[in-house]
Order: sequence, then C-alpha cells, then structure tokens
Amino acid sequence: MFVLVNLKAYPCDPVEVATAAHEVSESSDADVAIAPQAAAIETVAETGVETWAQHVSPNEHGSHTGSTLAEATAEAGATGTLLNHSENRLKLADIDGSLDAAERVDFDTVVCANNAEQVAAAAALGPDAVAVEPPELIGTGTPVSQADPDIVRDAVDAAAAVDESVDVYCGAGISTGEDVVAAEELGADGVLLASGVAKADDPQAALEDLVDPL
Ligand SMILES: O=C[C@H](O)COP(=O)(O)O
Repeated sequence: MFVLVNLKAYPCDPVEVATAAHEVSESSDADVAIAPQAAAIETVAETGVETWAQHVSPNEHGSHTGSTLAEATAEAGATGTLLNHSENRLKLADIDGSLDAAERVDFDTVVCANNAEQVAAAAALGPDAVAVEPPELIGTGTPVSQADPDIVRDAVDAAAAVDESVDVYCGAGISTGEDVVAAEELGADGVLLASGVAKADDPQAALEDLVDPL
C-alpha cells in the first residue's frame, strides 16, 4: 500500500514527520511519502523520504509571480504531486495543464476527486492515480471506509472503466492501521491522509500504527 501523508498547512515539524516516515517506510511493507509545504520540500527530501508537492502550476519558467513550478519542486527534491485537492480545487483545463507540467519533470501524479463521477473524469486525464475523498469527512477521524464504503468501491470501478492502469487511493478520516486495511479490502491501492499524522502528538507512533497490520 502507498501511504501519502499530506501535511497541508498544519503547524507540525515537517522534518520530524519526514524522518519518522522514512524509518517506517524502510521497516515495513508500506511505501510512505510526505507532501509538505512547498518551502519545506528540500529539507523533507533530504531525510530520504519520498517527497511530494501539494500542487504544481501549469506554468513553465517565465513571468508567473506566485506560481509553484513543477521544475522548482523537482529541483528541491520532490518526485510527485497532488493535484485538485479538495482544499485547492482547480478548473479542468488547469488539472490537465498541471499534469503536463508534472510530466515535464517525470513526476508521479495523484488527482483528487469527491466522488465516482469526478474520479472517472480525473482518470480520463491520465494521472498515475486518483484519490477519492468525500470533503465532509476530511479531518473528522471517521474514515470513508466506515462512513460510506460504496464511495470507495464505486471509485475503484469508475477508474477501472476509464483506464485500468490508473491506481485508486482513498482518503478522509484515515488515522489507524485498521482504516488502511479497510481501504485495501475495498480495492484501494493506497491512502491519502493528513491530520492523523500531522496533528498527532507522536507522529512516529501514528505512522507505525498505520502500517502495522500491512
Ligand atoms: O489530503 C488529505 C486529506 O484531505 C485527508 O485529510 P484527513 O486525513 O485529515 O482527513
């Protein structure tokens, strides 16, 4: 299972979380990656953990003030990017443009979506993976696998109907190893989570718990 931990804009120590994630990734069957704030990509990548951007712009080098370029995040050490997170929704054309930008630097890509219909549309754009996350469950601690498992099943079917090579992750409310196993049993290839680790008193223990049953 792929475990992508999005640190969002939480006031955690990204290097502490990344160091723990690297150790847990090395000593378990899970692949754990961290998506920190763009300004922390370099220090997070230096820990050796797989490092992702939370977003990249469709823009290339040029007069684009405020843009987070795929090239800049790649130079800092990122190897993948989230796109269209529920907290940073994009227009369809911008998702497509950002996927092109990610392709320029050979990034892995995950396009987020609220439901099976959006998963199908996102899968049609050719990312490596889509992540289904019901926005109302984000940050609640109630996993989608428990609240409405059909959301995950339907997302898996919707992505496969469009492109079987696109992986499906699920997210929102995931904080325990039991939640990760439930996601796997519903057909997900990975999980996307944030608060269960970024807001934990002991991020290393939270990460160990997440991968323990795998
Ligand atoms: O990017 C992560 C998701 O929005 C899930 O967040 P959460 O684990 O805090 O529910």
